[in-house]
Amino acid sequence: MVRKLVLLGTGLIGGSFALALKRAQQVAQVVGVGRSQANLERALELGVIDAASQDPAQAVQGADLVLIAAPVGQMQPLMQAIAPNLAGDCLVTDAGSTKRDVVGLYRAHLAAHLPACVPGHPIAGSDLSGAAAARYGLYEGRRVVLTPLPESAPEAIERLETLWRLCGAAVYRMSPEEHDSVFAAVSHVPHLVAFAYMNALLEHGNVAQCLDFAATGFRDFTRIAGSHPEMWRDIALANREAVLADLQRNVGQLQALIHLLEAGDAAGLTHYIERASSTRVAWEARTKGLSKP
Ligand SMILES: NC(=O)c1ccc[n+]([C@@H]2O[C@H](COP(=O)([O-])OP(=O)(O)OC[C@H]3O[C@@H](n4cnc5c(N)ncnc54)[C@H](O)[C@@H]3O)[C@@H](O)[C@H]2O)c1
Ligand SMILES: O=C(O)C(=O)C[C@]1(C(=O)O)C=C[C@@H](O)C=C1
Repeated sequence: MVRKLVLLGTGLIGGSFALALKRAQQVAQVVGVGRSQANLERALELGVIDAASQDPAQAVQGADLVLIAAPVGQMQPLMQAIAPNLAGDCLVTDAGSTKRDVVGLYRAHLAAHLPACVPGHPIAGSDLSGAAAARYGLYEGRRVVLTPLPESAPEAIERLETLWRLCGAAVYRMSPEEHDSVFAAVSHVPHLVAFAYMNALLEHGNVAQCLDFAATGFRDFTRIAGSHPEMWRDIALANREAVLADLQRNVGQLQALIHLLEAGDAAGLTHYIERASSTRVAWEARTKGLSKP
C-alpha cells in the first residue's frame, strides 16, 4: 500500500498510473504537481489526484512514492528540486520515454538516494495529453520497461514491479542503451517521420483539398503526428544519437524506393513492398492480444 504518491507531472501517464493504483486500492493519497493550475484543477475534478501543488520540493515531503511524469527535458530541475526533501525510504521512479539521459540525471541529482531510485518507462500512451486524457486501464495488458541502476535496491525494484503489475502491466528489464536503441526504432523515429510527412504535405500545392479527401490510410499513418510538441522535442533531443542513426536508415530506404520508381523496376518494387508487408502482418498476428492505445 502506498501512503502518499506524488506525481511530478499530472498528465496522461502520471494520471493513469494514479487511477490504476486507486482502482486497485493500493494508494491512500495522490498529490499532483504541475505547471498549469487549470490542468491541476481538472485532475482534482476528475478524481485523478486528491491534492494539487505547484511546488515539487514541498509536495514530496512525507511521500513514499514519487513518479516523475513530466517531459524528459523537465526532469533535471525536478530532480534537483526534490533531492533535499526526499524521505530515505521514498521510492523514486519516472515514466520518461528515454533512459540514458534520465539515468544520468538520477546520478547527477539524486546521488545520495540511488538505492531507492528505479528508472522506468511504460510502453503505453497516446497522442492525447493532460490530466483529462488520463484513464483507468491504460496499462492493462501493456509492457513496462525498467532500467534499474546498479545501485537500485532489489526491494525497491520488486516494489515497483509489483505496483506496475497491479496496474495490469507486464514488467521487463533492459539496459538504458538497449532501451534507447529499441525505442528510437519503434517509437521515436515513427513519430518524427509522421511529423516530417505532415510537413511535406504542407508543401503540396493544394493541401486543403488533399486533407478533405484524406481517409483511413492517412488517419492510421498520421495519428501520432498530433502528439505533444514539447514531449517529442525533448525525446528527440535526449535520444539524438540513436534517433539520427535510425533516421539515416529511413532516408536510405526512401532513396532506394526513389531509385526503384525512377527505374520503373516492378519486380524490385514488389519485393520491396512484400518484405515490409510480411513483417508488418506477422507483427500484427503476434501482438493481437495487446490492447489498442
Ligand atoms: N504520451 C505517451 O504516449 C507516453 C508514453 C510513455 C511515456 N511517456 C513519457 O511520460 C512523460 C509524461 O508524458 P505525458 O504523456 O503524461 O504528458 P502530459 O503532457 O500528458 O503530462 C505531462 C505533465 O507534466 C507537466 N509538467 C511539465 N513540466 C513540468 C514541471 N517542470 N513541473 C511539473 N509539471 C510539469 C505538464 O504541464 C503536463 O501536465 C514524458 O516524459 C513522456 O516522454 C509518454
Ligand atoms: O500510442 C501512442 O500514441 C504512443 O505514441 C505511445 C508510445 C509509442 O508507442 O510510441 C509513445 C511514447 C512512449 O514513450 C511509449 C508509447
